[in-house]
Amino acid sequence: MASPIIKIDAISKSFGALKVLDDLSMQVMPGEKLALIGPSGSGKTTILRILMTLERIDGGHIEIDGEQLYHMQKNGGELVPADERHLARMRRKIGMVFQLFNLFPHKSVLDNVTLAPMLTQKMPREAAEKRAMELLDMVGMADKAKNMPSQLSGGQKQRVAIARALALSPRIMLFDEVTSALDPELVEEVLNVMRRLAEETDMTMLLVTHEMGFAHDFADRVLFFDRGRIVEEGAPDDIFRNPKQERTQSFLRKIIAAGHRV
Ligand SMILES: Nc1ncnc2c1ncn2[C@@H]1O[C@H](COP(=O)(O)OP(=O)(O)OP(=O)(O)O)[C@@H](O)[C@H]1O
Repeated sequence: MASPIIKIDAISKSFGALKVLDDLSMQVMPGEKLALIGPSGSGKTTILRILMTLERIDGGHIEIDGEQLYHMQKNGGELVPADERHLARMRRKIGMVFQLFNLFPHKSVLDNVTLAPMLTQKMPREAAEKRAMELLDMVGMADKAKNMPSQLSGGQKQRVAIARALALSPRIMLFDEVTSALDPELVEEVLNVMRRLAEETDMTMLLVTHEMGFAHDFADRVLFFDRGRIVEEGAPDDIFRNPKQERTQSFLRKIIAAGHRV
């Protein structure tokens, strides 16, 4: 049997006095499509940011692809993370797409996608552009390669952001509420790209979302978070149609009452 590509073991994370993740453990198998759902502030985004090394953990262990993400070492009385070179290498296994696109505003669409491979993989410009055009084609943005981000709609920016995250050929993709900043009519074009990625690639995908209908269709497994803990997990039909925990039930009731599809 395959080993997990992500192993999170008893991690904790606080911001000041606020405990955001509390003794959290979870595992993700290669190729698995996972949806992380739960109330605002339950720690979903923080998990993705920790995997991307944008936040440090206070304690616990994370293994990615069989390797420790953070070597937590004692330095005096303090735990210090691994050096930047190790983190940069680990980060290349993972692509992340953010709620607010985070495109480089002064670079063209094409340059946004070629930058990371040219800088971090020393890929020659010609090869990087060829690869970028393939990715832009896949997200339906090849005809906008010469445009600047300011000339794009939110949905188009987000599709470029997905192409950019794919440019380093990550084995794991993290999507953090990638449609929540979009006008409703632009949501579907971004979800379609993600659907295609889920169907046509064997990438491991973790999705934090408030789009419960999409999470239901997309995920192999759904994790319900509350206050920094996994309260319930299971197949989408089990979580959405037959949740066992009271907290999951009341969360879904509120979502349905607000008029959303689950
Ligand atoms: N850098 C930070 N400094 C201080 N507090 C933070 C920081 N990042 C997150 N938090 C707090 O940690 C808690 C968990 O945040 P997180 O973004 O992980 O929740 P979430 O489940 O993704 O919520 P949402 O669905 O609203 O994005 C929140 O209360 C948030 O305000």
